[in-house]
Amino acid sequence: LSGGIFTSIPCTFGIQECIETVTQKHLAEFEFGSKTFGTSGSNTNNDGRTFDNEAFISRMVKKGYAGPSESKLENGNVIFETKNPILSQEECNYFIDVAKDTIRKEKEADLKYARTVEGEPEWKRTNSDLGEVRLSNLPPHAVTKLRDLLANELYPILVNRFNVQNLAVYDGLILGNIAPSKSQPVHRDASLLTLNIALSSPEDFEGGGTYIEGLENSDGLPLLISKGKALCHSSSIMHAGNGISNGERWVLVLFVISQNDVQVARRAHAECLDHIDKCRLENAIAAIETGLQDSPHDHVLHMSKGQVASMRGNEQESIECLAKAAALYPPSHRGAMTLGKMLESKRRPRAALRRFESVLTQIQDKDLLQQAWMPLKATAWDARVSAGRCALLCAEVEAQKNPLALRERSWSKCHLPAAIERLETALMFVPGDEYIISMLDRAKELFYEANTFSTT
Ligand SMILES: O=C(O)CCC(=O)C(=O)O
Ligand SMILES: [Fe+2]
Repeated sequence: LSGGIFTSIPCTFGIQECIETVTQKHLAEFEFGSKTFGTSGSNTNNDGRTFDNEAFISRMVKKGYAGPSESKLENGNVIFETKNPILSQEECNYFIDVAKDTIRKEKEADLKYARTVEGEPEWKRTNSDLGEVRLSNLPPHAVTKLRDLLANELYPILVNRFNVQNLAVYDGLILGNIAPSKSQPVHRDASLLTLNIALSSPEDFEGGGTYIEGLENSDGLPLLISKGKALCHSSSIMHAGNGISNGERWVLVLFVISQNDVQVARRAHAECLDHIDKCRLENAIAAIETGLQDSPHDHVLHMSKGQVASMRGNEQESIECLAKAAALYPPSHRGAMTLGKMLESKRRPRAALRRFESVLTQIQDKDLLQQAWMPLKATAWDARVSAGRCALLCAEVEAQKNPLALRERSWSKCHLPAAIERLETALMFVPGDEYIISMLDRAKELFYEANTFSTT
């Protein structure tokens, strides 16, 4: 027997343990969900209605970009929008009113609770503080209405579009944004499929909509759908609710799982994050390996693997994991940006510059559109400044090597114009910023030197 077998035992054990844990969680969620919201199996819709492609607008992300659930679904990379409203105006208003009422009651209950405990109450953010209510906390009449809606309309749509069976909502939210509200971070939902029904009309607010990362043939702007219509998609497509600057925006979001799919990769990732939080790095690695067995190309797992490697001081491994994550999923710039900063801190400005440039190539100046998604603007700004700074560092090194310009400063001549342009663009967003202005001045100086004193 080789030692390798012995050393692999603890990890294998960790993987089995992790699979057992996530399977238990899945069973519990499905049981709760089917009891509360029914299943697609209990469909009462017998009117023989069929759905055809004409009933939906389809948009998509590139194949392979829709996360671990993509391979378990038909049309896993497609985002469907119903052409007709699923809910009438009255039904939308009914759900908004029920949500407002439940939020108000939850707030009152929190306050009563805070008064009954001794000393300072511990500050804890509940759903009602956030302007959202969990569907399982709605009053019985609203849950019954949701059950009927699911049985008659929503489960059949999902079964038809994604060809998956034994579905159950395990929970969801009615989410209220009152201006001004911030955008959500780009995320995956924990479910297999997500339904997002607009309860407000786009006229009720400014901004808003659902941002889908990496949407094909799009201008990069969030999707705005009219009151009562629904979006449905694989929950592992990266997305986010966009903040609003005026008015009120309410959405009904339903998280749907299937009895047939434990979703090992995404559940193992949740376990991993929990282990990282508690500094149990060995367990975090076992959870990542569990996830990667199920979904070897999941960029989110590779990002976390890089994070754990970095926490354990394995910088080279961390860089490799981040590079892999960035290559697997270019629409998210997190991997490439983190990698760029890591390379810069290791005094490798040229390698770092290539990473920042790859981000800017992806973004294609879409951040400069006025309505652009704010986090994209922020990333692009960071990438321009970082790219400018790295180019400047490289030019300084070249200038030190050739102080008297005995040889041509060809790198500076070639790359400084782009750096200057990037810094000037970044400066437009923060006029007068001294840090950027000083970098710009120096870049211009070096470019002038490179052209003036050069021997050719
Ligand atoms: O606000 C939206 O449209 C998206 C909400 C969402 O993604 C969520 O709550 O998980
Ligand atoms: Fe979401």
